[in-house]
Amino acid sequence: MRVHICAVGRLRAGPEAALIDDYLTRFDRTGRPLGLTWAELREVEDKKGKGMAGEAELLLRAVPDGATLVALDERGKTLSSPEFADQIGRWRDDGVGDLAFVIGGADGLDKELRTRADFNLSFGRMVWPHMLVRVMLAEQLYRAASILAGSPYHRV
Ligand SMILES: C[S@@+](CC[C@H](N)C(=O)[O-])C[C@H]1O[C@@H](n2cnc3c(N)ncnc32)[C@H](O)[C@@H]1O
Repeated sequence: MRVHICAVGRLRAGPEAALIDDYLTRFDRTGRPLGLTWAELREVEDKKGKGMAGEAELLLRAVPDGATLVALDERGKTLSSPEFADQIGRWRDDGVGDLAFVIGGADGLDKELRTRADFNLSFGRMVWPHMLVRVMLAEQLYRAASILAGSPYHRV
């Protein structure tokens, strides 16, 4: 199963980018033997000023055809890290080829995209800045792969 992140906004080089790169590299290294591979992070930017609807259009174009779509949204479902790992494992075992996580911009994700998503994932009821959510998602992907691999990174 190939894992993708499609996100609004351009992340410049800096601490967040370094953290994301580190966690995704570790995710790929740990996940590959388990059938989980890191594909790519695709960034979109609405230059036509069409707002969330324009961003949603660009995000859906960035998501691979046929991918299982996970929308990151504070109104979504919260999971524990082991539950997230189990869910990743289930998608893989169900034969999902591409799993795409979508992160909105400053205004959030268009309702139509959130409704269309196969899963709405929440990192708690508070609203986090979208660049930080990229870091948190990258870390939770690495954590999920570690849990599935039975490695000691995640403490029960
Ligand atoms: C600044 S937030 C968007 C604004 C937020 N929707 C609002 O209404 O204030 C940017 C993006 O980060 C992600 N995000 C922020 N907080 C989150 C949370 N608690 N759980 C999951 N995703 C979150 C979502 O993808 C959101 O679209």
